[in-house]
Amino acid sequence: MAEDVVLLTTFTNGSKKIRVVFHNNILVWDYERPPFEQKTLNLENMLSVKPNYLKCSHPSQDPQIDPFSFTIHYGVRETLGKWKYKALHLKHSDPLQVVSWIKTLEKQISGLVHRPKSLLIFINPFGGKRNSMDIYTKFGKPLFEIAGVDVTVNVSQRKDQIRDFLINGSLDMFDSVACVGGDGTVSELFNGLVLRECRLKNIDADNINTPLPSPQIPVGIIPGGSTDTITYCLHGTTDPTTAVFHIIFGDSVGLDLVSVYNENNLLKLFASVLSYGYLGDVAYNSDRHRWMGPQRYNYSGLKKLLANKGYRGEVALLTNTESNDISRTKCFENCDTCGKDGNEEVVKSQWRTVSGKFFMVSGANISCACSQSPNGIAPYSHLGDGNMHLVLVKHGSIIDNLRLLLNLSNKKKHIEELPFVETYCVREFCFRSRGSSSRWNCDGEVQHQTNIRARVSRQLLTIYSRGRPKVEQEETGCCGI
Ligand SMILES: Nc1ncnc2c1ncn2[C@@H]1O[C@H](COP(=O)(O)OP(=O)(O)OP(=O)(O)O)[C@@H](O)[C@H]1O
Repeated sequence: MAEDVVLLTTFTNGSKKIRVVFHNNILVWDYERPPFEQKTLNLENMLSVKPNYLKCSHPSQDPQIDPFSFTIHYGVRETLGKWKYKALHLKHSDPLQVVSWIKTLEKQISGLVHRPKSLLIFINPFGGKRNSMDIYTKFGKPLFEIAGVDVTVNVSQRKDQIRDFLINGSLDMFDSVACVGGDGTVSELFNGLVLRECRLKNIDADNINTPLPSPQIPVGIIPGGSTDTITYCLHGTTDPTTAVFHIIFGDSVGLDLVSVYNENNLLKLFASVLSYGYLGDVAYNSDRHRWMGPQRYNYSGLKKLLANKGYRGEVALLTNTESNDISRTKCFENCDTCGKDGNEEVVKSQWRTVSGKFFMVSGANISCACSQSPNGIAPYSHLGDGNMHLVLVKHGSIIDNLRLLLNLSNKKKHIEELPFVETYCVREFCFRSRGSSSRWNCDGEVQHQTNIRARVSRQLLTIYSRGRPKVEQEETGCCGI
């Protein structure tokens, strides 16, 4: 914990005089001449404090520290919850003042012990627009350098390499891991970490009756995919700079994960959505058009929408309450629902069965909001409440399907309003196909087994994020999912 100190000095910034106070871990500065604007900065939003260097007159010269000036590097949260990098340059004629400020602020920042110091970042060069490496170089590297985070980069050479590395490789040198990629890359990271923990603790991951162990290492996510739903739900934006700030700040949230089994084995864990029918077909079809980039989802989405296939099935679901009503609270930063102690809840769980012909069956672990679907498929699903929302969309006409997609892309609408959609808050569900079969879309990846069982593990992972801020969301692009 950072200790309480007081500093008060008048510095110069260019030709302006600035009075700067640091007290109660808050930095306040105001200009002595117009504009008299006052600014405040919490210690928790500071990245670092560094001395400035004098300009070298010759390339062979070592850079010399300027004893009269220093810079405070920090982040500011702007509109739409995006974080932006800022720097405050301060100058003083007395070098002792400069040293005292640098030393004191450095000490206070180093007291923020939850911040990552040694980070292993996996980069998937294949996802999204194939620019994850550029995203890291442009948005990640400079900020990590400023914040003094020691980063080791591991570029994945093939599918599942990140997962395999995490299961068997050594993480002894790192206090945190992260990835740059889309939901499929994040899924590799999450699956690898949980399976690694099973290996270390000698736990049979395939046994559905054994609780999965929780990896202690915190995880960061920098978006570099096509949809980046998980990042959007965590931070409320897919802005990579914002994601980097969330990692550097070191605050975290607990994220539920859902494990999916067939009769004998654990197939996969997912963090966002497991979807059968329409979205399963879209995932299968779009994978074959990867060359189109993110547009492949719109293309396959439209094609499968017009095909309007329905799939018969039976869903057994384990709910916490007797009624179907789901709590209509959204998951934002400092969420009360996720903060509750799961063991305190009086749980009256009961199984029930729903069968019929479905256009889509989705188990949503989070809201699955993204820039194209601002509320997502399960607007009231929480990051860490130990439940998922099971969304059953009955098979109907193409018009119904269009209404579904328009509803999903409209920030003022929620999917539960549609008469052919039912949502249940569940801890577990089991699906059996009763006719021709589709596939499952598991965090954007195709799963070919049809009959599955899915179970939530509460807050299995610790993710670097301060949570999604309550702000107006961005305008929606189009109606693709
Ligand atoms: N080096 C690699 N070569 C090929 N595929 C890879 C490699 N590294 C990871 N993958 C796989 O690439 C797939 C796509 O990656 P990712 O999900 O990150 O991008 P995306 O599908 O464009 O984004 P999103 O899932 O957000 O829509 C994932 O299945 C991942 O396992």
